[in-house]
Amino acid sequence: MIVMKNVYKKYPNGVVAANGINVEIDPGEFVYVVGPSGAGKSTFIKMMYREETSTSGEIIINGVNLATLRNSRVPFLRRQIGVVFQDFKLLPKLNVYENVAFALEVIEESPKTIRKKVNDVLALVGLAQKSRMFPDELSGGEQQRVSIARSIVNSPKVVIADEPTGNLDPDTSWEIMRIFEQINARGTTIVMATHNREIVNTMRHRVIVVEGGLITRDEYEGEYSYES
Ligand SMILES: Nc1ncnc2c1ncn2[C@@H]1O[C@H](COP(=O)(O)OP(=O)(O)OP(=O)(O)O)[C@@H](O)[C@H]1O
Repeated sequence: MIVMKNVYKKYPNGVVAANGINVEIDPGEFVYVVGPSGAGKSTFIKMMYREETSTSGEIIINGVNLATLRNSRVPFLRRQIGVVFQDFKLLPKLNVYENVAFALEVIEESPKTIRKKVNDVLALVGLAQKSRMFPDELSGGEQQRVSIARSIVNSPKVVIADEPTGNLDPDTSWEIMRIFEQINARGTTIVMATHNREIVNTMRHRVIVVEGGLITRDEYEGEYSYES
């Protein structure tokens, strides 16, 4: 469960990117976050994984209040939340297997558990055959699959994605979306900021529209549209 109550965010330069956001997202939901450029979509989702802190208001993720969460506890929060970025953010010197295993090695899982979990998620994203390849040997779509595998290897309850298809061609974008649908079908909550109108209007889910730091519309099976 994700809860935001009266969330306000002012950046040090004076820009107000969240101006009183109230929202509840239930376990297992699939939510698109749409809106014009600069509307505050990235800020909205960055606050969910504490990449940015709110200036005021309450953000509660799976019972943890991010406002009072000490910095030293942030790594524990990140284990419960998978994050997928537009630009993949893979470690270039590690191969596919190692990029995914890294998330488990830092929490000192046993080598046997790591092998099993990494091989399972690589199979899920269709990369079992490419586990020894390096990021620069992969297509953009394959790199995004690695980053999705990495985001779910800890079995998080929530996966947050910031424009995950932003750097991909249309066919590859659909493939990536099908993987997100599969992950959601297993019960994982997905919160995804996107500019992809066709995807939002075809793979129907809840649509939250952010404009000027506010939620201006929130509809189940919603359409991609906003005022400005
Ligand atoms: N680190 C920052 N410091 C200062 N201002 C910022 C920072 N990050 C974002 N902003 C500002 O906050 C507002 C919202 O930005 P945000 O990135 O959340 O928008 P967005 O809806 O994700 O945009 P886009 O669709 O272009 O990615 C913008 O005016 C932006 O310039």
